[in-house]
This record gives sequence, structure tokens and C-alpha cells, in this order.
Amino acid sequence: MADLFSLAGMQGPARQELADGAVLLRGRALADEESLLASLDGIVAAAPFRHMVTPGGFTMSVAMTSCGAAGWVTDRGGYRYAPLDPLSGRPWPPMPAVFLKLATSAAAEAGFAGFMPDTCLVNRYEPGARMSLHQDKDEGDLGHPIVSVSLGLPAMFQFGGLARNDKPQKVPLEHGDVVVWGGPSRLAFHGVLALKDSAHPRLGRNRINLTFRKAL
Ligand SMILES: O=C(O)CCC(=O)C(=O)O
Ligand SMILES: [Fe+2]
Repeated sequence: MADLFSLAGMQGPARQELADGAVLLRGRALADEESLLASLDGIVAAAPFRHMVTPGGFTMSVAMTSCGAAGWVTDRGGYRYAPLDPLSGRPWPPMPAVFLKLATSAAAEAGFAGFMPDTCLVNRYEPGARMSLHQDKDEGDLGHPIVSVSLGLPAMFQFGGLARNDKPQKVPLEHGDVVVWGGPSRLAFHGVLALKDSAHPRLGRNRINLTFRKAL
């Protein structure tokens, strides 16, 4: 008999509350897979992935690009949102309609109706790449949630509390999963453990993460 678990690919319930204001929507992006990947190709052609440097001088293992009215950048001068891609000196590629529709509808499902992101950070993890525990706090108004879409290789997401030393839960994320956090969880510490090597049928040895935010 087809129950919720078999429909969700034996991964557990389609919707999982991680904390107050934080929801995992399993497989939520799968229906838009083809148009998301086609749009992604367009973004990367115009604004290639690059490994940026932290203010402390470390080169990030995750390669990044952005689309939308601003892009998240880091260099020796700090973290910030920039209206122009520093590589090209031109505006970032526009946010594709399918990106915006997925982000706004997933946010609404998670309880954040009216979310209107103006930036999407595109993260590319190759095997071994990781993102250490951090808070997203470079945005002007922390009243808006974050919508995070996972594509390609599976990863172990860490979702902690509001203090750096709160023990994070380990949340396995797969192709098509969407995590939304805001409200009381907006400043939750989170990160991604080093990506294990394998191959994804559509994205090869890569995990792509789309992080939607209202930055400006
Ligand atoms: O790759 C992820 O799942 C998280 C990315 C993230 O936390 C960020 O870009 O700030
Ligand atoms: Fe983050």
C-alpha cells in the first residue's frame, strides 16, 4: 500500500519540523528539477563559480556565484552583498522565475507567506568541501526567512541552536530537499559536513545548494 513514506522514497515524512521556525520539506524541488538545472546553467555561464577568500585569508572550499539584485561576496575586506559581480564588473544574472516561484512557495508552506528574496547564493560542493557552523546575518532585515535548496550529491546538514556551542542536529539532505528557517530560528547556527565522494545521475560529483535571502 502506498503510504506517505513510500511516496517520499522511504526517506521519512515529507515535512519535518527541525525547530521552532525551521522546516525541512523533503523532495519539494523535484517537480522543478529540469527547469532549475537549465536556469542554473545560464547563471553559471554568465557568472562562473569562484572560490572566494574569507576576511581571515582562508580560501573557501565551496565555490560560489549568485543571481538577483545583489550577490554575497567575501574578500579580505569582509562579508557583504554586492550589486555587481566583482569578477565581471557587471550586475549578477537576474533571478530566474522558477527560482523565485520555488522559494516563495516553499517559504509560504513553511509559514512565511510574502517572502520575496532579492538574492540567491549558489554554492557548489565537490567531494571534501564543507561549510563550518555559522549564522547568516549579513542581511539588512533578519525578519525574512532563508530558503535553502539542495541538488545533486547528498550532504549532512548541521542545524544547531542560537549559541555556537549548542549541539547541532544532523540532517541528511538529498537532491530536491528544501530547508526553510526564519522567525525564532533565523539566527540558528548551521553548516555542512565534508561532502562524501560519489556520483549523482544529473550533477556528477557535485552538490549544488541554492540559498535564497532578502538581502537589501
Ligand atoms: O549548503 C548548504 O546547505 C548551506 C549553505 C549555507 O549555509 C550558506 O550559504 O550560508
Ligand atoms: Fe548559511
